[in-house]
Amino acid sequence: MSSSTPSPSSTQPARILVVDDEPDLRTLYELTLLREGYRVDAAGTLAEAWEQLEATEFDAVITDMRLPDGLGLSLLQRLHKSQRAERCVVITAYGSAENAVDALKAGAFDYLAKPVDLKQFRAVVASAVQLRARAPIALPTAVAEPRSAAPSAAVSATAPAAAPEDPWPAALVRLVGDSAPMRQVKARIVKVARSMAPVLVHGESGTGKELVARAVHACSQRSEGPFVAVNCSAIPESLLEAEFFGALKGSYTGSSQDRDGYFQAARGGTLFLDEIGDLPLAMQSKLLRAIQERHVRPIGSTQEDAVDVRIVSATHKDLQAEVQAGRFRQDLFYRLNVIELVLPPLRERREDLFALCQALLARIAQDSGQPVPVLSARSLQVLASHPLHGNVRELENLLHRAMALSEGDELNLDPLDDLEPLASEAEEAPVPAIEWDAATVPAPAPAGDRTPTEGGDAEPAIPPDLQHYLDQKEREILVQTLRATGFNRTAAAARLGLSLRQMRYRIARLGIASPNDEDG
Ligand SMILES: Nc1ncnc2c1ncn2[C@@H]1O[C@H](COP(=O)(O)OP(=O)(O)OP(=O)(O)O)[C@@H](O)[C@H]1O
Repeated sequence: MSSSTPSPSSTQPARILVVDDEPDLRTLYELTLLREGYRVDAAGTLAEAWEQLEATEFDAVITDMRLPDGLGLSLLQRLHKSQRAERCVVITAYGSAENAVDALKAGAFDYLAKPVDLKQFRAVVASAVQLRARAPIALPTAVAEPRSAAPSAAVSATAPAAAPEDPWPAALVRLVGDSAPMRQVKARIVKVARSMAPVLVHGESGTGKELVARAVHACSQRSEGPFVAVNCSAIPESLLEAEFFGALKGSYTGSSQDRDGYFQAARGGTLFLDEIGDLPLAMQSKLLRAIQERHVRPIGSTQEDAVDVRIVSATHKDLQAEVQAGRFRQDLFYRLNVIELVLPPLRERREDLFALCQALLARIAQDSGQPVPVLSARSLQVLASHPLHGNVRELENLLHRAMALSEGDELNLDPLDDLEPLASEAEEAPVPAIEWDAATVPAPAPAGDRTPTEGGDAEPAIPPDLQHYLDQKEREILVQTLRATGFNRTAAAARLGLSLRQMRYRIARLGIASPNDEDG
């Protein structure tokens, strides 16, 4: 496969520099690559390697970590500093997690642990070279990732409308939002998509973590491979191993045929592990082993399958605190969190609200075959002053329901029925007012128009709108149960005879946000 991979600069085969001080290993790598049809050069020290790099542009550099005159890492740093385009693969000592993670953090495309599996070696080199051969995704010049992590000044809601042509690569267009925090997120996605380093997406529920993971995949050279999304919290513990690693026929009760696991299904692509913080400890150890050894063994099999996946995981939990509390393995956290991508809650990027409403309404209208409604200025103001603890998902649910209930072309959100936040939440998280362009959005309804929903009138014997009435009732019961269980969704689901998945679905559908958002 790689023999036909041309160098980016010519139609000749790709050119690779191998750096290793052990002559036997160097020869083994050289022969393996020559057999694949690459042009290969070799060096035994950092100094020799640099001399060759100064004279020639390579497609990839494969370097041992320990060299007589320094660490492979310093070669990587030097390449990076000189803005060289070579992809670098680092070979680390057996079991040296620190080296592997350090190399990925320093910008290595990938790493290989000793003893090097030649099949894996060929696959990693092929993908480094392929990536080099593809035109890199360019960032719009105005949105290069800032160097410091300091929060940028908020963009006013009255800022000029987005440019007519979307400056972002197509893979990022679905991620709506042009606020400063979202631009940083997008720039980071483009950057991290270039390597194989594991990414951990952190953000509150409903902020769009899965969309971000999909964008990382779509911007990467694995975009033509599968994207396999797994919700770790939705799989019963007894099935986790079979689901992740596969199982042979008859290896457990009810397994009537061989089946692939997620790792096999995601081969050549990206494995997205959502709610990684909910993975039980026993499974965390097995996942760590799979990542470290890059092999998985299906249940009932004596053979191991090579793992060729990029792992992107996501959590709304503070995994560092989970580690401290002994609920998450430190070593797994270290492995998954090589690159962290933080997705800010919607309340920190309220200037995206209007664009989000437009995109979500267009999507809902398309799905339901309805014309796209116009969101009234008052409704927008109502949304802007709502906490939206459930983030974009809550916004989506609110718009969904408003569309189902609305008549005519204009969509009106009623602050009393649709948007009254839970009293406790409102107290805990007062919402800063957002400044909307007075020309676009009229003033909100006077406060006197609002009346509390609680302690109110007797319910009508026959509700005028059954769905609305049932939603309200369901919401009340869920909130009551959640409060009774300290907002522990697992316990609340059990009290109501629901699975955790059903509970999550209902919470999301009804836009209920909990103050601590923990599963206990
Ligand atoms: N920036 C965005 N642009 C457009 N749609 C978005 C955006 N962010 C989120 N959404 C939409 O909001 C919904 C929730 O997003 P997603 O499932 O990615 O969130 P999440 O953070 O993974 O949630 P959870 O933590 O509950 O798994 C989806 O329908 C998604 O398409």
